[in-house]
Amino acid sequence: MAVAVEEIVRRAGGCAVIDGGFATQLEALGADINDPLWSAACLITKPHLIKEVHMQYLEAGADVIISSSYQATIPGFLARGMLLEEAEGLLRRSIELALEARDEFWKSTLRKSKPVYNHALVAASIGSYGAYLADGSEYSGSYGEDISAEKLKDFHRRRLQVLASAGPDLIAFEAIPNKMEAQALVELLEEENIQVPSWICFSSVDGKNLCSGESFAECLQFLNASDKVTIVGVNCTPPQFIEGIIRELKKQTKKAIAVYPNSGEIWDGREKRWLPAQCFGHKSFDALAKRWQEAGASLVGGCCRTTPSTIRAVSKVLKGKTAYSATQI
Ligand code: MET
Ligand SMILES: [Zn+2]
Repeated sequence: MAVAVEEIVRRAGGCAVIDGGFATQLEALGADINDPLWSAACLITKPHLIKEVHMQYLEAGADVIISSSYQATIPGFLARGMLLEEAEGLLRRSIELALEARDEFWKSTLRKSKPVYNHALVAASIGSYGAYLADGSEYSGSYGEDISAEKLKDFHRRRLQVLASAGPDLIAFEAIPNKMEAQALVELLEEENIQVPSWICFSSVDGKNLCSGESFAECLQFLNASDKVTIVGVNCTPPQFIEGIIRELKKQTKKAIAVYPNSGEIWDGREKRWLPAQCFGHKSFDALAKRWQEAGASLVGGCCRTTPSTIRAVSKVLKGKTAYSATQI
């Protein structure tokens, strides 16, 4: 594990807390994210809300916050009539907003007599090619016949360079739906010699395989071969699948494992609304989080439809007494 990650996991008492749904909370604060850029539209229109969401997750106990760049892409911004410099400036801004929130929050906790938080890490979010296409392939992993690993690398290259040079502690590749993209990302990290440690998280709709139907074992072969990938895991996947996936990942890798599932609700794209969670059982999200830690996850948080109150409960259950008496870094 990279030193900063190892340190935050240790200081959190063995399992660090990742934040919750970023876009979800942005929407709760009144932002309109019904946009091809999704939550990243706020980088243009409402950057103060982005910072506010980061603050709320820090306050809830997140040890790692994820930037607003998930669906921020250079072609996406260019399609809005922006210049290349402006597009790259907004990518950098997404990292700066998270760093500013982290630093301001940290200063404010130091002023209190009993510091109760850890100095959080900032992860630069990078969504999949499918998230950019916004055509459903984000959750099917089907990019069509014409796509190749080289094309995927070219899509990701410049954004990765710009985000990595903006000063994040980590790069977070989120909800990667297929093997070709995982392989392209690992190759790109090596080719560009990215020095910021990365995590690559997959998404799954059946709890057994990636969204594409390919196995975790196939993907882990590439990931294990690269020292640039520090953490592997799964996000934006229903909570009831997570324990089984952790056990599978444990068999396939020695890397640290991150899990941050969605709430289990299902997005109905046609009706544009969330449907209730299926077979969630009697367990609450935080009770499940404890089991994920016991199954071997080193970082646990939430994705879509989870909120600061989810993260507050997770932080409490995972860090127990240490949550509110953690030592300073
Ligand atoms: C579709 S997964 C989205 C992940 C992103 N970090 C968010 O919470 O907005
Ligand atoms: Zn999500």
